[in-house]
Amino acid sequence: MTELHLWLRHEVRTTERRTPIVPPDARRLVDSGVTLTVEESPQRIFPVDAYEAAGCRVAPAGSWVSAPAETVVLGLKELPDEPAELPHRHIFFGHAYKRQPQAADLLWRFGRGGGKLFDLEYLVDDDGRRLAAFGFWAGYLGAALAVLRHRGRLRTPLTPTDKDTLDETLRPAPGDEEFTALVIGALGRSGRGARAAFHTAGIEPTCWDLEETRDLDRKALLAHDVMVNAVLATTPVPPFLREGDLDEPARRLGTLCDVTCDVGSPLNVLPVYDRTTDWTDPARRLREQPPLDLIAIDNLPSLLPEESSTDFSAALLPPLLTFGVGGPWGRCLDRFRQACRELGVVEGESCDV
Ligand SMILES: NC(=O)c1ccc[n+]([C@@H]2O[C@H](COP(=O)([O-])OP(=O)(O)OC[C@H]3O[C@@H](n4cnc5c(N)ncnc54)[C@H](O)[C@@H]3O)[C@@H](O)[C@H]2O)c1
Repeated sequence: MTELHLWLRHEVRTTERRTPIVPPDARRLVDSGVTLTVEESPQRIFPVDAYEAAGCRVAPAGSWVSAPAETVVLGLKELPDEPAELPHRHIFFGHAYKRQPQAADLLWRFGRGGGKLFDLEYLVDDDGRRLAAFGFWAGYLGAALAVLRHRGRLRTPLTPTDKDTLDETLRPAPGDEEFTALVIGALGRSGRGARAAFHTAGIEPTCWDLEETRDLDRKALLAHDVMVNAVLATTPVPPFLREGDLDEPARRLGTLCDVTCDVGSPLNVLPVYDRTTDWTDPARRLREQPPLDLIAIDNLPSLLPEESSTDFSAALLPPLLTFGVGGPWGRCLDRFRQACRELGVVEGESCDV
């Protein structure tokens, strides 16, 4: 039995319908002795009643700020801008270890409050493999949106759906022109998802991973009609595309989907745009002649909230059941401390695990 008190928070982003823990897995946590408080959340794909029926406590949206000090706050995406000091332990995707624009602000909030970030992106097994990730569904949606845009069938604003409905729209229709597609990072989770979506759409993409980009052939890249970037960059590499490449007269590339969305980071392999796109305006025109559209949405899996949450929750449950010192959580904490040191963030009162 564990004395862990987890607090599943409401996501502030109104389009975020995913959850890291689905009700059946919430029940398994409760049955294992975890106290699980779940905030009310109007947009979460599973109603709060389903959590209550699984034995969870219910609390108002945003009430984690006054949760008991020993509580571990669980979420997915960004915290609200307030409070300025974060005294709790938090589990979520902080996007703060690659010198992203908001990184220092977030880490200083932890530094001032004495709290800790267990960043889900860095929750890895002994071999460094991610334990819980949304990559497959990010890639699936990235490729799906790129196909729909390329075929002139992308309906906006985007709204969450389910896989069967999405697949209906993806299948080729009579009169659809054939086109070529490239997936970079094809061997990873997102890459596999992208390939699966292309397959549903009747397209067999060219697949590149580390081997094929070592000596990058930009001409070959630009000769594809559609490209999906799904790499996980960990060290800087030469950009796959630079501004000047977009003006290459022989460019066929007309739809570019950046699943990676490292915009603003020194690790960005596509420094040809300066801000992400969103569900209201998913595609932005980068060039007119010939047209080149960019899709760079950083919460793609939320468009299939039930499927992506269910897979993620199944993967997160085992490590949550052993939350504590050492193992994957210890590595997460080490990575947090390293990031704080790199940015000169001084830890305040500590709240040690
Ligand atoms: N847009 C979204 O909503 C969303 C959601 C989830 C994940 N992501 C992002 O998608 C990216 C991929 O995530 P993942 O889970 O698929 O990672 P992953 O580790 O499973 O796969 C990444 C792949 O990229 C390859 N790669 C790395 N550097 C490369 C290079 N220079 N050239 C070619 N291939 C290279 C790796 O070999 C690997 O096969 C990450 O940056 C992640 O943050 C975005």
